[in-house]
Amino acid sequence: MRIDVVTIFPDYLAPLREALLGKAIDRGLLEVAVHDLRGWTHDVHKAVDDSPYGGGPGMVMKPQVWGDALDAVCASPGAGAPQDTDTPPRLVVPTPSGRPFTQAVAEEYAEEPWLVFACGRYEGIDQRVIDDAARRMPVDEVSIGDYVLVGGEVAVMVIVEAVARLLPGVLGNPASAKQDSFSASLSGLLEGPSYTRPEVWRDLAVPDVLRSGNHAAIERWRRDTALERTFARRPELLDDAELDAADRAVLDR
Ligand SMILES: Nc1ccccc1-c1cnco1
Repeated sequence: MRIDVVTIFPDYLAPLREALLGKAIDRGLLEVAVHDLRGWTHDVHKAVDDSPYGGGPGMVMKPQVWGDALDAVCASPGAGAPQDTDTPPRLVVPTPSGRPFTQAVAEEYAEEPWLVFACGRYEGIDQRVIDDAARRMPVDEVSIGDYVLVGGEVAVMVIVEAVARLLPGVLGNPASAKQDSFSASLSGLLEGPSYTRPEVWRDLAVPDVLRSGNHAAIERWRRDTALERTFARRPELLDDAELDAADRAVLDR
């Protein structure tokens, strides 16, 4: 997978090259290029924003600068295009007004050969940048949650980590992704509690069933605790979960 990120704070994305993702890049499983939006400014002040039409607080990012940047970065075939394909990238624009970024969206993105992320700051990017880009590539405006950040860079880090860990070969043990919260094999439920050695710590003991060696009982306990935790913390996730009679009996307890 090829990932391009356009931002006015390129150094903000430096952690993408650390740890698991850094290893994935070193192993060629992932290619990441970060571009400074100011490289496409033409004035001495390298202005990237201006006052909003209609008045109001804050600044809006200029369409000309973003237009030139995306023309260059999203050119296919072009420097960034993977395998020099003429298929355009999917443009992902983090914004508080976007559709929710979920594990299902992460799995969708993990199938894409090329993602370009546009990091908006201030009050966002002039809407015509999105509308113009949508004329030649798929564009997705996504939100990572109902809170307001200063810019899209942190959201890009979240999205890239959630997507990259799904790529074949990135996780040491691919089975671990199968048991994640929200994963299909867990019916979209939250994961239950986890434990490791010692058996007793500060007079708190590991549940006996986890040391029983009875795998059927352990699987049932994990499902039950996932159901109980989901019911307590995110009951709306139960609406879409495929529950059997045993599951419903747990919830009716
Ligand atoms: N608040 C923001 C400001 C700028 C760019 C993205 C966001 C965002 C993305 N998901 C939630 O918020």
